[in-house]
Amino acid sequence: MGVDAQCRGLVSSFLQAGELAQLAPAAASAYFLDVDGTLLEIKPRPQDVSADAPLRELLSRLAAGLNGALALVSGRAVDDLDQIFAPCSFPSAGLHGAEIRFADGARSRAESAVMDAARPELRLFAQTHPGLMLEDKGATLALHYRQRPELADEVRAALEKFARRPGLAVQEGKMVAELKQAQYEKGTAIEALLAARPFCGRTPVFIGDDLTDESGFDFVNRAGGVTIRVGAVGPTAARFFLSDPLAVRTQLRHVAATLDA
Ligand SMILES: O=P(O)(O)OC[C@H]1O[C@H](O[C@H]2O[C@H](CO)[C@@H](O)[C@H](O)[C@H]2O)[C@H](O)[C@@H](O)[C@@H]1O
Repeated sequence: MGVDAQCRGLVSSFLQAGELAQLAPAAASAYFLDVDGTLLEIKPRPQDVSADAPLRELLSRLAAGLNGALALVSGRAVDDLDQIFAPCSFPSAGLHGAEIRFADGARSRAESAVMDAARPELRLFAQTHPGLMLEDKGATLALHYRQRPELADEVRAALEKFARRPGLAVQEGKMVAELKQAQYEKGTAIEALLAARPFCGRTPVFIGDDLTDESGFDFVNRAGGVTIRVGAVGPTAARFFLSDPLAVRTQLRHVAATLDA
């Protein structure tokens, strides 16, 4: 059995060439796009990532064709997304939903003070385990172990200690684990963006690649939208798969091409 058939067996299937443009036409859709692993290939370190000019141009063109209904939905902070996509700036949900910048520029932000108790200990933990990297994003604290994969369990244990406190949780990702406030998820962030202009009244599409994206898939499925998981075939709430960020870009180019027609 081919990979495609196996996927169909799991309910999800690979999107065919140009299929996204048919499933989610620009005139009626709102596009929500995860960043790392979806729009951009995974790199050794978070700071190695930047959006190339063709991608920025594609997203800008799409955003215009969608009447502005295109948002980034990321685990990164919104300010970080702005740097990665500069000079472009899109409506964005950052920190797994803990902060949102709406299309009109209004912002909601989570308190960073909630991480104050954990910050010094996790900083020391990273300093005393060479190769680990603490990414302090203010309202969340991420410990990256890509250079020391054998420390995954220790990293999780260090975070779990703080996640026992009410309202906190550990978010797992690709060679990273992160302390965050449990109430914030990508699904609730997409819901908030979709309720506001220019997204409201449109059918949502969400493309993501990681565990943090599953709440987004759940919400978008409930809203009758299109959900796509990028990368390895496996258990997911998404209805479709794409192989990698290049395949995502190819699908988005097809959507952009329909804007010329
Ligand atoms: O929700 P996303 O936009 O996918 O962001 C998830 C995390 O992405 C970044 O970390 C990941 O990408 C890095 C660069 O490719 C990679 O080095 C790291 O191992 C990955 O976990 C970012 O640093 C995190 O803050 C995001 O939560």
